[in-house]
Amino acid sequence: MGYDGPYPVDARVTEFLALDPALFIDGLRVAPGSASTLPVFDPSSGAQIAVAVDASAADVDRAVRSAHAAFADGRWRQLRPADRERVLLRFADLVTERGEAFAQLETLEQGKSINISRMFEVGASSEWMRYVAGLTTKIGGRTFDTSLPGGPQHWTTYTRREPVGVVAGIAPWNFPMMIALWKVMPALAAGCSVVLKPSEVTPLTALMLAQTAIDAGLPPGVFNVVTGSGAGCGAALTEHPLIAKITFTGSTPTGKAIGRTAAGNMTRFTLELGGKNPAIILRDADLDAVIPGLLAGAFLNGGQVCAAASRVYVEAPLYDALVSQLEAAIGAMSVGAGLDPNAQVNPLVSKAQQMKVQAYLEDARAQGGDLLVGAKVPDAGYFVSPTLVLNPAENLKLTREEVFGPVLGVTRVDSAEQGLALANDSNMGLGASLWTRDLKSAMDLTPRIEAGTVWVNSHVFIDPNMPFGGYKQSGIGRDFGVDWLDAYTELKSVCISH
Ligand SMILES: NC(=O)C1=CN([C@@H]2O[C@H](COP(=O)(O)OP(=O)(O)OC[C@H]3O[C@@H](n4cnc5c(N)ncnc54)[C@H](O)[C@@H]3O)[C@@H](O)[C@H]2O)C=CC1
Ligand SMILES: O=C(O)/C=C/C=C(\O)C(=O)O
Repeated sequence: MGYDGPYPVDARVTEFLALDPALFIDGLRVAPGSASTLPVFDPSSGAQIAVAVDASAADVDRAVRSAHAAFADGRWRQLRPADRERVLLRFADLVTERGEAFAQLETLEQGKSINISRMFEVGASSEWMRYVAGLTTKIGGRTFDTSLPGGPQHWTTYTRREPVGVVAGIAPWNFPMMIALWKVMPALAAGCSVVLKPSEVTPLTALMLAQTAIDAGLPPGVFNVVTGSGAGCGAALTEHPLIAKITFTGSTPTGKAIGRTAAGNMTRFTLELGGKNPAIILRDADLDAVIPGLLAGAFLNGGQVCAAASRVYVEAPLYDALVSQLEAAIGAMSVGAGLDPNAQVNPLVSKAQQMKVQAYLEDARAQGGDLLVGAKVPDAGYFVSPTLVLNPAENLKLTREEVFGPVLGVTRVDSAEQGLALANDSNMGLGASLWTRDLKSAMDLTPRIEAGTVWVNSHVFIDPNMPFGGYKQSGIGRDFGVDWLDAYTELKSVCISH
């Protein structure tokens, strides 16, 4: 197995692809009990490049027990916070040092531009890692007074934050490495142990990350990786009675299934789910900012971004200019494999995702939709042309459902109020953007937009210090920010009578 395409790849990537399929348990790559495997494809050609383990419930049990043993004996959680922080910072440094190998491996399994892999999966991720590492030394409760008999002079009362236990991290395929780190890092910073399950479509970088954590000094058993299907390996992991907390990013239906499982075991959970993210363009908006903002907001990573702009509501005076400038821009995009640094349109992650996106476009065409199709894409590989859908009907599937592809609906509206009403007419509420030069409009409208993040004059920017998560069916809980570790700790009240 390996990559046999036209672009040169790092020797570390070639060696990694040639390894026998394995899980990562107790600090080592280990052979699975399961004989079942899953193929990994290069989305730019459809060629198979690797084989991954499809872990059985017994394999998952072995990984969870390893994590549980590591938690129980305190080899990680009982280290001084400053020592945990040092290991996590070293982990971030090694991710940076090995960045080119990570970036190429990510592009090979996911299809995205090597520029995006370098910038997000490696560059942004390592900044996230350092941010979370810094939280390790900030964990703490607070003292408080009570009105118990005798008053505060007879009682000392305070809270402590204690690591919740073994965390199951379930990651998706759109930013396999970055989102895996969003699962693993806060758990480790809080003193928890982790079992990570990457998507079966993109299982490779997670295994490389686990080895890198060991090389950075993380004790064995604290960070384990199981690969495999959602229905088998993923379900076995989330159902496991030794899992104390689940952190999941992915589709809303799978998030709901995980929530139901978690409720059965009273397992804590955080869900970051799908989006159907609107961009409201007011008549006074600066089109020179709107066009590049929407191109990035809608087409970054082929639109496979949970917060991607997917529904534009533009006030009538700007509609024609906006559509013609977007059409010109998507028509001029260069197309190619992710490893070609000049290609702006890259394949989607899988044949299944390509077919799913094409089905949304076929449905729109069949309903009489007006589609403007951008740069022509090759037949080989999992490409879809960037596409604008003009004034899509409100009941079209692509208006209501998360498409996760390079598709942007653009609707002309008569007023900001109409744009706002249409923007909020969704069962999801992850992100939204508002484009205006008028401060008063921005201040009036932002509180009325039903989304976990509202960008004004930008879209899709995220930062480790900015809490991120969804309203409505876009999730439960928040990632990032100074309070991020709260979701990985139990809050204990201590009440001392003296
Ligand atoms: N919000 C986001 O960031 C993402 C949204 N999606 C959306 O989901 C659609 C389908 O993509 P999928 O990969 O099928 O998403 P998914 O939500 O089913 O998969 C995400 C992760 O969950 C795991 N999983 C699936 N079923 C599970 C179960 N019963 N128990 C535990 N883990 C389970 C998968 O193996 C994968 O690791 C996409 O077309 C896209 O619309 C996909 C990836 C990321
Ligand atoms: O906005 C970005 O840069 C990336 C966001 C990715 C997610 O949160 C996601 O798709 O889950």
